[in-house]
Amino acid sequence: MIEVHDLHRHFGGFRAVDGASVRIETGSITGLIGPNGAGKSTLFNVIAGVLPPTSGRVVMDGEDITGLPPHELFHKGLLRTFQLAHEFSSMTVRENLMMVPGAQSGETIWKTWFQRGRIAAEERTLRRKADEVLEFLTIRHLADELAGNLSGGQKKLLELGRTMMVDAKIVFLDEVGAGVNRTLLMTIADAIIRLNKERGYTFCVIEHDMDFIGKLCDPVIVMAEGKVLAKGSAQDIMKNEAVIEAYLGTGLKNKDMAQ
Ligand SMILES: Nc1ncnc2c1ncn2[C@@H]1O[C@H](COP(=O)(O)OP(=O)(O)OP(=O)(O)O)[C@@H](O)[C@H]1O
Repeated sequence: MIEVHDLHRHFGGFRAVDGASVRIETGSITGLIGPNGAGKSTLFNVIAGVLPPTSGRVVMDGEDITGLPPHELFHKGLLRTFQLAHEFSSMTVRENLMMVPGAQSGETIWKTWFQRGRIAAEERTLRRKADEVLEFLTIRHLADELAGNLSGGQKKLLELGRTMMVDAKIVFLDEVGAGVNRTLLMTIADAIIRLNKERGYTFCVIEHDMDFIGKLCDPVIVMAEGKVLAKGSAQDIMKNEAVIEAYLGTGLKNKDMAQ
C-alpha cells in the first residue's frame, strides 16, 4: 500500500500539489483523474522519486520512501513507466525487454568475465522471459521488430512489458491512452486487468478517457488545483457535483465526463 500524507510540491510560488493525501491500496487498480494542470503528473513524479516533494510524506507498506531516487524505488518494486528512451528505438522489441535493469542477475563484469557459459545461460533465461512477456501481452509477433517502428499503443504495451521483466509490485502509468487507437487501448486495459488479477500487480493510472477509467479502475481519485477533490467508484465520481464543477469550462468535461 502507498500512503501519501499532506504532500506539497511547489514550483516557485506556484502550488502544483497543494496538500494532497491519497492511499493506493495493494491489489487495486486506482485511477487518478482531474482537469489539465490539476497536479496529477507532479504527484506521480514525487511518489516515483522523479521530483523531490516540498513537504509531506510517502509511505510504502509502512516504510517511509519520501524522496528516494527512482532506482531505489525500482528495487522495491515501485515503477513508473516512461516513454521509451530515444536510444532504444533502434533496438528490437525483445532486446528492449532483455535490457531492463535488474532483470539480469547483477553479477559484476569481472566475475562474469570468467563465466561465459553462465552469461550464455543467463541470456537464454532472459530471452525466454522476454518471450513469455510478449506472449502475455499478445505481441509475440513483434519480437524482432525495431521498437522505433511500433505504433503508440504497441509502445505502451512494450512499456508495460518492461515492468514485467522485474518483480514489479506497484506500477504507475501516466496517460496510457494518449494517441492510442480504441482496439489497442482495450488490449492494454485487458493486459492491466490480467496483471492485476493473475500476478497481483497494483496499478495507479492517470488517464483522461473515462471509458477506460470506468472499465479498469476502482477506486478513482479526482484531483483539482493540487488537491484531492473526491474518491469513489467511477460511477459515483461521474455523478459528483464538485467533480463536474471542476471539469466545467476545461472542455474536457464535455467530451470525457458527460457520457
Ligand atoms: N517543472 C515545472 N515547473 C513549473 N511548473 C510546473 C512544472 N511541472 C508542472 N508545473 C505546473 O504544475 C501544474 C500541474 O502540472 P501537472 O503536469 O502535474 O498537471 P496534470 O494534472 O498532470 O495535467 P495534465 O492532465 O495536463 O497532464 C501545471 O500548472 C504545470 O504548468
